[in-house]
Amino acid sequence: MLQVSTLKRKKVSVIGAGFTGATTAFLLAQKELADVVLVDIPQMENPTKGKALDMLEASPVQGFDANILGTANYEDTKDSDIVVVTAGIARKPGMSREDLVQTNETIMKNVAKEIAQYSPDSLIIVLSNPVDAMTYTIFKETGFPKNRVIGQSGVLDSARFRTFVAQELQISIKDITGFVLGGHGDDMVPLVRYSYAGGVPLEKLISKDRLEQIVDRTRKGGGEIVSLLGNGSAYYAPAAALVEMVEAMIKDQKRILPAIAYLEGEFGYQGIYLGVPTILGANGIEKVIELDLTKEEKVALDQSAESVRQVISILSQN
Ligand SMILES: NC(=O)C1=CN([C@@H]2O[C@H](COP(=O)(O)OP(=O)(O)OC[C@H]3O[C@@H](n4cnc5c(N)ncnc54)[C@H](O)[C@@H]3O)[C@@H](O)[C@H]2O)C=CC1
Ligand SMILES: O=C([O-])CC(=O)C(=O)O
Repeated sequence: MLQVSTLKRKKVSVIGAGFTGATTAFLLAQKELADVVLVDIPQMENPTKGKALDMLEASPVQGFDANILGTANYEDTKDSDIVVVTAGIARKPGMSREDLVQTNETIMKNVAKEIAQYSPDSLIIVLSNPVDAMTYTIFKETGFPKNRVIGQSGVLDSARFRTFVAQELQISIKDITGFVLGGHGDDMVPLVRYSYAGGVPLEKLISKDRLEQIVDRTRKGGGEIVSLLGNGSAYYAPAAALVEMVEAMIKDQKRILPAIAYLEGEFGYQGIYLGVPTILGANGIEKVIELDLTKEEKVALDQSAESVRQVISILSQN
């Protein structure tokens, strides 16, 4: 008889099997980070099963060992190690992320209930927009500790910034680091002073004017893709960002990555979720790293925090 190891693989559930959710599921499986459960609403059960099966049928060709299950039944998510929330509507040209708040808040409440019931010990990463406020909703509705409820914005926003810098300098993306703080809106704060190419501060390599243009393009990066796609928003880079965060937690890498964290005094903010530098490991957000900011940077971060606070203030639970 064949002896099979009883060592269990990690389990990641991805809620929402649309563009971002399906792409995330496929990347997670390809990287063999976990078995993946892809969940959508009952009306989408068959397409969700179809997507999962289609991905699984790529595994012999690509040589990855990971199961991918499509379902509309939250019981299948039971005891997930990590739950990634991508459920909800996405914006179309002419809309802001805030236009999604009412619909997605209702969806978040349902999703939170299911996560709390079936995976009470899980780490949660929220993508659904407006993401700072939706992360807050999931935090309040699950009652999970703050280190276990995390939002994704900064990895994506920094990736956009780094892409534009690499294009500008015509050098490898691998040597460029960048940090974007604040809310995931057009007033986010790309921290040029903390961004480098091969260890050299960007300010020494790119003119002030060009850097300002890159910062502006980064702030509007989501909208640029929305205008080009015409019928939805970005999903390849957002999925890649989610997978980097999941990997940091599953492998307990203690990565320093920007994430949306619940702040209780850090950076001078109280009781809001905001994008800040964090250490991500097996316990989720293990630390918020406070940086020294110039007066100008702090004013910009204050403005971004105020925008997030305004969205949070219109949530039904306030
Ligand atoms: N934070 C970020 O950086 C980013 C956030 N987003 C946001 O992510 C969300 C998803 O975007 P896409 O995947 O492109 O949208 P999509 O429309 O392709 O997929 C969303 C899926 O969620 C499903 N859904 C709705 N209610 C559900 C529920 N209660 N349970 C399970 N599934 C449910 C829908 O049926 C749909 O299949 C949007 O709110 C979008 O704005 C997208 C990109 C980046
Ligand atoms: O722009 C959107 O609506 C989706 C998103 O958050 C992004 O791509 O940054």
